[in-house]
Amino acid sequence: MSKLSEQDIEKYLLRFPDWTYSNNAIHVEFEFDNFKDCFSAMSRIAFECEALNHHPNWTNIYNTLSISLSTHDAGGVTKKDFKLAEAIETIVEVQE
Ligand SMILES: C[C@H](O)[C@H](O)[C@H]1CNC2=NC(N)=NC(=O)C2=N1
Repeated sequence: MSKLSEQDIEKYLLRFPDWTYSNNAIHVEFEFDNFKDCFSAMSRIAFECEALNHHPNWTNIYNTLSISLSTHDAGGVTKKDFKLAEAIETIVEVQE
């Protein structure tokens, strides 16, 4: 899958207001009520990643989850990243 142009990325990002683009990846940070809710979301996201065979770089500190998505093989952002971003948004929206 080929890397999207910055122009295409900006266009996609209009549908993802919480996400930003920098350093060849898209990024988001979520804050939950507590660690349990955060880790529960991470578990749900993990199943989706396996289903899509696409995986995030992420960091969890207590109730915050920071996620960066890029396609390593392409060296940048592809449609796969936006597909996973969409799944993540659905999971987090349902849970919040
Ligand atoms: C073999 C397998 O398809 C690859 O290693 C996949 C797995 N998950 C991946 N995840 C991400 N984010 N980028 C990749 O290039 C990637 N490649």
